[in-house]
Amino acid sequence: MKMRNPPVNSLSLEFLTELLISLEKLESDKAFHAIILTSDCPGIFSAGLDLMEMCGRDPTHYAEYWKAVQELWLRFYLSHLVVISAINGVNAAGGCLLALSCDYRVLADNPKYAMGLNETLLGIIAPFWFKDTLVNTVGHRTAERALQLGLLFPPAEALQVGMVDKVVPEDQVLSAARSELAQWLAIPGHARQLTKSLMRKPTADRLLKERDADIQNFVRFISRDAIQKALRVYLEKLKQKKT
Ligand SMILES: CCCCC/C=C\C/C=C\C/C=C/C(=O)SCCNC(=O)CCNC(=O)[C@H](O)C(C)(C)COP(=O)(O)OP(=O)(O)OC[C@H]1O[C@@H](n2cnc3c(N)ncnc32)[C@H](O)[C@@H]1OP(=O)(O)O
Repeated sequence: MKMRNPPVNSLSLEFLTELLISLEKLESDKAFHAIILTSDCPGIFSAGLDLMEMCGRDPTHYAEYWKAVQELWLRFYLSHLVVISAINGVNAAGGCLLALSCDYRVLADNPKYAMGLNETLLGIIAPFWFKDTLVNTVGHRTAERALQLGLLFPPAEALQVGMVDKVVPEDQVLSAARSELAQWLAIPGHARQLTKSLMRKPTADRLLKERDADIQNFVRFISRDAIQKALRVYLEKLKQKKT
């Protein structure tokens, strides 16, 4: 699955919906057993959630958007397919969440390709299920420091803290993902799928039990004047980079 939403693969409502439909199609086709998730945007895996969806819109839109973000995470996190990410670019916040929801992560060895949950740098907070997904991957202490400081880890550090499983030269990222896949596909499917569910269901259940409350919290939080201002300032900084 090659993500293509130029220029930065931001996860707009339309793009989230496309990803969700693609994933559902692959999951319902018995011929498919695995997905390699990668990017078609040079140097960028994903810039994360689309800030334009969270800025200057009305509460109904925020609620619809957040429901789609929840849906995509639940679908990826609990997918019965083997999902491996071949991370071929910088990967922030919501994009990093997608990669963390995969079963295995290969990252291209380029110092520009940092990844992490950098929400605090925007003046916002990683929701509890983003946090839980990170904790499940790197452990509590590393996650706490990474989340508070909004750290984006370059490849060597991402590997060292366990945020990715392998770092390879940039031209080998897809072949390394394919080689890894062979090992996962050699395991009897039902046993691997049930084990994945055993490991992940408690984390997913937390959101499933609180979905509506989580949407309401998001809408309340994102609608605050101070948060809207912080997001506008961040977007402005991104644009000013060019001048
Ligand atoms: C108590 C209850 C709590 C409930 C929870 C509440 C809130 C939490 C909510 C949400 C969690 C948020 C998750 C997120 O994912 S937020 C997004 C975080 N992403 C980032 O910080 C990355 C920002 N982007 C960059 O750093 C760079 O763009 C890049 C990815 C490194 C690429 O750099 P490059 O130089 O190649 O490109 P540009 O910077 O020039 O960007 C091109 C173009 O794209 C626009 N853009 C970039 N990122 C985004 C984005 N995430 N959304 C929308 N648009 C984006 C950028 O502004 C440029 O636009 P232009 O019009 O100038 O061409």
